[in-house]
Amino acid sequence: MAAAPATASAPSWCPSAASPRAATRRSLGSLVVPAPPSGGPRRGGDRFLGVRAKAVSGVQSGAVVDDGVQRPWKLSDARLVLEDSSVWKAKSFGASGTQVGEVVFNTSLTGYQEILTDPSYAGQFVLMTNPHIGNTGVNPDDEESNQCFLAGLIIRNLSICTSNWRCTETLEEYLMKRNIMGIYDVDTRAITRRLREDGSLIGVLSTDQSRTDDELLEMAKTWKIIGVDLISGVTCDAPYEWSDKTDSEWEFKKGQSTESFHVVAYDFGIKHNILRRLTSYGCKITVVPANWPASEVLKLKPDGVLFSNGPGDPAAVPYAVKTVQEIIGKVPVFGICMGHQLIGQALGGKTFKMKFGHHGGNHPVCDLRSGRVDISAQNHNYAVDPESLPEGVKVTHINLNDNSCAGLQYPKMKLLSLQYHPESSPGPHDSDLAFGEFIELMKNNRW
Ligand SMILES: NC(=O)CC[C@H](N)C(=O)O
Repeated sequence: MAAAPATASAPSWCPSAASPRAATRRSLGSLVVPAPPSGGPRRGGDRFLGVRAKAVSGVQSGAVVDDGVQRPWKLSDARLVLEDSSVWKAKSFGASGTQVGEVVFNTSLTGYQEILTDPSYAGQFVLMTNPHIGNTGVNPDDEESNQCFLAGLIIRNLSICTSNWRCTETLEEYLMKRNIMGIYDVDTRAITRRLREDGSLIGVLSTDQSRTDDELLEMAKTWKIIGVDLISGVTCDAPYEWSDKTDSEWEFKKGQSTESFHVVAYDFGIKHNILRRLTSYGCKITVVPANWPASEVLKLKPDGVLFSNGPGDPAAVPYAVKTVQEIIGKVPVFGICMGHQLIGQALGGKTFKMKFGHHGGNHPVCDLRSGRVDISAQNHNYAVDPESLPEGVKVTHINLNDNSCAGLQYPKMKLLSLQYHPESSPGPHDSDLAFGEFIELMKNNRW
């Protein structure tokens, strides 16, 4: 896959970064987000969610000398305290400190780097159910954004060796540089079963031995993620153009796109591969920040508008719902994940928090129009309640695990949306055709 552009230039029509519109950042007091490793179009994030100390050395360097006795292995030095009062001992890698977040489990077998860089995980600890993580290291091409926004990574085994022809860094080095906490040697299966039974739980991860379990439990119990606008912490600061296709080495779609469409993409936490797939389908893309006025977008007379994925509660961002309301019906639109949920709300529908959500690359969805079943990549905790939608809005897809709404279509408003990720990354490519459907929608609107 092609590397992300290092810099982003704002189109001539956009105001300077000093304009009030570009100032999307908000602070949450003492809560801080880890600094990005380098420049790039992102990010608005100077908010968040805990207190992180400096990075620590990792597994191989974890030998302990205590009481004159050398123990050439790393000892448990971290605790994960969940809001249900359970305490899990673990070994840390990456950053040290104390961090609060919501624990969710992801069932993908591969693609941990894409997961780590998916901005939709802001505020969450991702627990990988695959017990062996880190063996392929990381590389510069598999980033879904220029920064990690997740709260931390929870895994069973950290691979003791890294071996892959694309690897440029170990997972441990990568997390340390990005100031992200990770833990391993913890019973991920037991935690997953707990999450399945009790639903997603808030947790606090700490390497700080001076804090008591009770203190950490109190932090977990008082921290909230519902009703919080997480989008403003991950969206870009100013508009930029995107022109990278999926690299020819990885392209799986047959045939070249001959048309050219201008799409404006709202960045609610957009993944690079959504942009790459749209470009491969023949789109020129202008990415705009989450709070960019609809009127400015419509002035550009785009062929279509994409509402992207993004973190957190769709009911906590009324400004984004209003923007969607102002755009739908005027140009063809496509919503992905958060974008789909915002469209649901803009149409007058309701969203709700699921018990433990869908996170992984193995979710079967059925396209009710054709009966076709795709295995899809998913990452969401909220869903649209189809009963709350107005007449004329069609549920096109359902998740076959729980029959929840996974896609919408409203021909009157030239609107398509999916609750999951047709760009995959990571995950199977079955749903890539959804981008083609958006192209058809824009084509039919032209003639
Ligand atoms: N991937 C996403 O866009 C996530 C959508 C939303 N934040 C949720 O958790 O449901």
